[in-house]
Amino acid sequence: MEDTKDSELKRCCSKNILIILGFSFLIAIIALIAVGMTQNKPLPENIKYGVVLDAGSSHTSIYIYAWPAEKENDTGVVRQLDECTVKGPGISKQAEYLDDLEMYMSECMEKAMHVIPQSHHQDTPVYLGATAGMRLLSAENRTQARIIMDKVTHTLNKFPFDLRGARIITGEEEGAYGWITINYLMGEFTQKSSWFNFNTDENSFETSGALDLGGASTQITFQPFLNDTYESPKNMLYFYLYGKYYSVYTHSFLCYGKDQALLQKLAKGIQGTNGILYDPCFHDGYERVMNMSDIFKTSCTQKFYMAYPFNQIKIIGAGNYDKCYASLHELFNTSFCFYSSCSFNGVYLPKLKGNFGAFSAFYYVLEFLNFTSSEVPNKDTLANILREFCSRPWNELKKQYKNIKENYLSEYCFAGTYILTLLHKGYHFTMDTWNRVHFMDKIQNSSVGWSLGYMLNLTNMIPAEQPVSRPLSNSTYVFLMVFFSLILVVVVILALLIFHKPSYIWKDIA
Ligand SMILES: O=c1[nH]cnc2c1ncn2[C@@H]1O[C@H](COP(=O)(O)OP(=O)(O)O)[C@@H](O)[C@H]1O
Ligand SMILES: [Ca+2]
Repeated sequence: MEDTKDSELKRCCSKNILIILGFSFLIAIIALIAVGMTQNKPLPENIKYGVVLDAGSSHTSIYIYAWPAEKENDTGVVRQLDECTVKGPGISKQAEYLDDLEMYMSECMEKAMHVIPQSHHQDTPVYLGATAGMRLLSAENRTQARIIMDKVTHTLNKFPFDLRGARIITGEEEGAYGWITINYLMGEFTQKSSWFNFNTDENSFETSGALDLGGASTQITFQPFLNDTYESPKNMLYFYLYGKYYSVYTHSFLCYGKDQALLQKLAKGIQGTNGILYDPCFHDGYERVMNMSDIFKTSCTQKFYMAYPFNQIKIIGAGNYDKCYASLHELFNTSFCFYSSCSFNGVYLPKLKGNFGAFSAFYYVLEFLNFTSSEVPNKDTLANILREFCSRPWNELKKQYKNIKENYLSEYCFAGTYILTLLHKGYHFTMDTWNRVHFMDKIQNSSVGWSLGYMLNLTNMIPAEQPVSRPLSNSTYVFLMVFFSLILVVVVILALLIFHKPSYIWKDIA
């Protein structure tokens, strides 16, 4: 009797202990989850900002970037927050309006001041890079170029940011930083080698090439086959990024941006005329009068200069794609090459390798022509689009595209044909390789261009070595904490059950 009472008391006790323990563990788990969710939130991110002004030949654009300070050496973390196009022409055309530079810059710089929190203004680096327009001016009139750059620096210093320099970048830098931007945004620099692909095949880490078309220059940059890296050392750049070596080919063709190429074409076309030029690259019914001084003031057209008895020319459109293509073909001299292969004008070009991202005017023009969304984006498709587009009368086009700037609209036939000629005759993209060119404007909301790569380099955000991997993320931490707590609870309950059960069993057996 005593024994039965005793064992019932024990059973009742162990049941209560189990209930109390189970309840306590349940509360503990809820508390852990609550603490994990509320207290273990990551510290408020320390965001850094940077501003780059791309002072192009046709206009200036301002890009505002942001990135978490603690992740700055990772790839792909810098994001473009905003951008702003400065109203007016490029800075190389501002020589007569130097006193207006502050007004010229102010709208976009004020936007940057608004987008970046005031507490960060003083430590936000600002860089200005001027490209081919200033390169040309510098070659033509060094003093004037210096005056403009000094004035630009003086103007930018009036804003509350940390101006780290305004300078004219070289064509090689422009090409290289465009290549860095594309590959950074696509995460190519940190592609891991997989266990089954543990070889030294040079194609296993393929980066994308970069094709940039501006108004005054155009750049081609890519990682060629290893054997092709020795022929022309002046075209080679060597990088050590995230623990890997890259040998990159680049060339910048000054005067082959689309605006200077048009001037070259006109300067050549005028030869032997009486001042009236019937031009197949402009639409039927289109007319434009140009000053000869505007055509010949750039050094790009000097090779076609002659004394003319007229100081203006009249361009009369004669829309015809095939004739336009033939006239542009003449701008690319492919008759001599002292290397194993050349693009044009005797410039070395290794065998094309991998995919290419084509941006800036490559994209603007082909986007307008609806080629970027074409299902069969090859050379023949583009030729057919252009054949149809160039033959359309100017009046009809103007009515259809009321919202497009007349200057751009009138030049899309020329520009599209120029792009096709440059890729085909200039860089030798064939039917087979054409589909490796991808026309792009943005990758994950960041504009593709040299400016991001320029900032990454100047802020030392691309390390030579692969950054060490980070500890657990917040969500993984919470998950693991709850998971292991649950295992612990199950183990303790099981242990209690096993620890208590034998006492009845032993008793029953006895
Ligand atoms: O919406 C557009 N449609 C057509 N062309 C455009 C548009 N926006 C910009 N462009 C052209 O893109 C080119 C940009 O050149 P940029 O000013 O960057 O010169 P750069 O890189 O040679 O210094 C210019 O030829 C400009 O006219
Ligand atoms: Ca540009």
